[in-house]
Amino acid sequence: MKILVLGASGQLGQCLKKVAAERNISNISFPDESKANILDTALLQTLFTEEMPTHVINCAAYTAVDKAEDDVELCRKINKDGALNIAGLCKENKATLIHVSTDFVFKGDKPELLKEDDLAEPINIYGLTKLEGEQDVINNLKEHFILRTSWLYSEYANNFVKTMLRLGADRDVLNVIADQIGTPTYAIDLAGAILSIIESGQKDYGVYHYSNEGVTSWYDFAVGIFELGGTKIKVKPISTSQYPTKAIRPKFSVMDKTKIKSTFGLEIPYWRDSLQVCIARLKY
Ligand SMILES: NC(=O)C1=CN([C@@H]2O[C@H](COP(=O)(O)OP(=O)(O)OC[C@H]3O[C@@H](n4cnc5c(N)ncnc54)[C@H](OP(=O)(O)O)[C@@H]3O)[C@@H](O)[C@H]2O)C=CC1
Ligand SMILES: Cc1cn([C@H]2C[C@H](O)[C@@H](COP(=O)(O)OP(=O)(O)O[C@H]3O[C@@H](C)C(=O)[C@@H](O)[C@H]3O)O2)c(=O)[nH]c1=O
Repeated sequence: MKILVLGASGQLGQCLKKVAAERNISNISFPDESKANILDTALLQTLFTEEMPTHVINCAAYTAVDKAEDDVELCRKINKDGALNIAGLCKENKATLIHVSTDFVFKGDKPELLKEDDLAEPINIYGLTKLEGEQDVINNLKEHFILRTSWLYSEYANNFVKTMLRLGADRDVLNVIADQIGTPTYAIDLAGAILSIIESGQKDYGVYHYSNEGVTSWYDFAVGIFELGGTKIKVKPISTSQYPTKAIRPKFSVMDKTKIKSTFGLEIPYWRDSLQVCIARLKY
């Protein structure tokens, strides 16, 4: 087994590096973008020839949700064309692809748990291009695991937890949207699940949902961040209409994780327990 991680410098890439080291997994490589630009197929082919991966984890993506609305071409290149390039190379080189996607492929207009086969109807450019990338992977490579996740955070890169702690440090009051419901995911937990899926050797290819357990709003998530972080601040619950953004976001995007748990025997931590772990690591 040889694992190649693409998008290694991003949040999930860095979490994979940490978890792989903790588990003593050494047959894994983390090339930076200069050696692994997913838009450069010649460069990627050289990398595949050098590394001869049996498994490729694609963490590379365009993730700036609001910016994507004005930057459609680049966002689509990275999230769709990049995924297609990787799927093609995996096919040629007989590698299995673990491709990471998002709850934002869903419209999220119903308060119902989202299953893998539910209709995906994205309501923003980021979600649309991620769905296009999923479809290109499915149509071009049988040996794929597509893992949709939501609200990723960790001690690495930019994310909601770090933004809240930064803003909370010099404000008395913070307004946070309370009518968008979902589930946060500690990217360290997701990295562990990805490596467990690879190590399981299971070949039940397809789409899977993975987030932490439980349900919350961005408001309650923020309150939890400040409680666990020991920050004294007033968090005010506001509605989506009181916080205008370029991109529309789903109102309800809680995913059903029955399939991934039963297929791979995974135990998934509750979101607040994982948040506590992350905040403790951020402090020390
Ligand atoms: N963050 C979140 O809340 C969520 C993320 N996801 C998905 O999870 C995955 C991982 O996300 P996350 O780690 O948080 O995202 P990050 O934005 O932290 O990481 C993405 C990485 O991809 C890199 N990248 C961009 N373009 C290319 C390219 N052409 N070639 C190689 N690398 C490139 C970025 O580099 P640079 O920074 O230099 O542009 C960045 O390092 C993505 O597929 C994302 O869609 C799903 C749900 C929630
Ligand atoms: C900073 C801030 C955000 N918000 C709201 C805006 C938004 O609805 C929500 C989260 O904002 P962010 O911009 O941090 O997160 P956002 O970019 O919407 O997060 C999404 O990223 C992509 C990549 C995904 O795939 C999704 O699963 C999801 O994690 O919080 C507030 O209400 N108050 C604030 O002070």
